[in-house]
Amino acid sequence: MDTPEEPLEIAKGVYWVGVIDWNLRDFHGYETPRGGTYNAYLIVNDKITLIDTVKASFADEMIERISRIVDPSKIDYIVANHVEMDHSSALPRVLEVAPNAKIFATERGKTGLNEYYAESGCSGWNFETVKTGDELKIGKRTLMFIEAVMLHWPDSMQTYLKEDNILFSNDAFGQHIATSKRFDDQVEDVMEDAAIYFANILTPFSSRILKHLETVGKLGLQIDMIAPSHGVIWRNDPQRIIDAYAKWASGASEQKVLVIYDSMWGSTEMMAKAIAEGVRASGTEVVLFHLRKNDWSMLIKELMECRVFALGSPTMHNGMFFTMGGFLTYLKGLRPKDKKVSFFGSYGWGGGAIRQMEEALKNTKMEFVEEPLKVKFRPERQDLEGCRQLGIKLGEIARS
Ligand SMILES: Cc1cc2nc3c(=O)[nH]c(=O)nc-3n(C[C@H](O)[C@H](O)[C@H](O)COP(=O)(O)O)c2cc1C
Repeated sequence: MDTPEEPLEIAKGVYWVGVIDWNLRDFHGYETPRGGTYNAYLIVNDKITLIDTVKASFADEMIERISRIVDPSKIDYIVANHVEMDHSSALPRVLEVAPNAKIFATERGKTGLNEYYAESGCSGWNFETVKTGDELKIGKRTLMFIEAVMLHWPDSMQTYLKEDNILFSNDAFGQHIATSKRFDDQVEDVMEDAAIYFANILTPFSSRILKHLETVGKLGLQIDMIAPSHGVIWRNDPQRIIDAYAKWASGASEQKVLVIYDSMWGSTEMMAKAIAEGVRASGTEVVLFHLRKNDWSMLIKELMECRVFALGSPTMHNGMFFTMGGFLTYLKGLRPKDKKVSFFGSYGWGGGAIRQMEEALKNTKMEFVEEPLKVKFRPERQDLEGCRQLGIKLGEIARS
């Protein structure tokens, strides 16, 4: 089999045995232009321990990688930090190879795995459930489990290797990048990818993240390395990604306005550009995003970083344009805090887009600012001046 990546020893007796998904471009709707990885780790001690697995389609590649270190049938323990299939769907295959392996998961993890893998004989798997603070001796080394409820699923857990100060953080602190490099200090722009990951996966759980960081702090763990289940491992001052999480979870910080829109025949786009010109004239940075011409995962990251944005949609069939509908559904689910939003759009007769956009965000914590701007068909000079004035106000709000 073609397995170009050797297992990599990240600390003495601790190996990365994950897989690289070079062709991943869509991760449950999250656009991944740089691909991704599913990281699994093998600890060779008296008890051979596998931390997480990979996506089912890569199971044999992971097993082959493990076989370069130990006989995979000798795996004693599997830590299942998370039920989601990118980390668990290789489990049935691993258990075919190592049928006596014992699985450690949270109570919810065990339930979730049973629900997913009932047809793979999960009821016969040997489980031990664990909770925060529980320890497992695997020889001279010790694992400690830390529940990470809703980071980002109810079952989520992290595992700390005490003697080596490594936190196997599962999805938290991850990034979607396919690279043959395994460490943060070897990859440029890793913080940018980590921010996109946070914005799209973890934003709704920001308060929990702050609490979790507090719990980890109280446990007094020395963390020399953070080994997430996606992307590169943080070994160069891991505190910087912990601090970045604390910052991102605390809310927006940039004085910038985003103008997010779609347009069929260009009228809403003319309005968007005039608003952007107003923001610029006010001395505030502005970025324009056409919904069909931009990667939404990156756009969401931009949106999380700033407090003010304008949403523009033409009316189509009495409502908002369908990309705006999808975008607002996604945005609403992310429950961003501390946002101010204004609406605009062109219509032909009865209108409806603005009403629907307002309706979509009505019961959220997003605050509506300034009167919505509606223009019938193509905007005229005075309409564009109105847009420009709106932009100036939004720019001022962003800096206030
Ligand atoms: C397929 C289609 C459906 C439309 N449906 C409506 C509608 O139900 N109500 C309305 O007021 N205008 C409707 N319009 C008119 C547009 O809202 C109008 O042309 C507007 O200026 C388009 O803005 P845009 O140039 O930004 O795409 C429709 C236009 C198209 C092409």
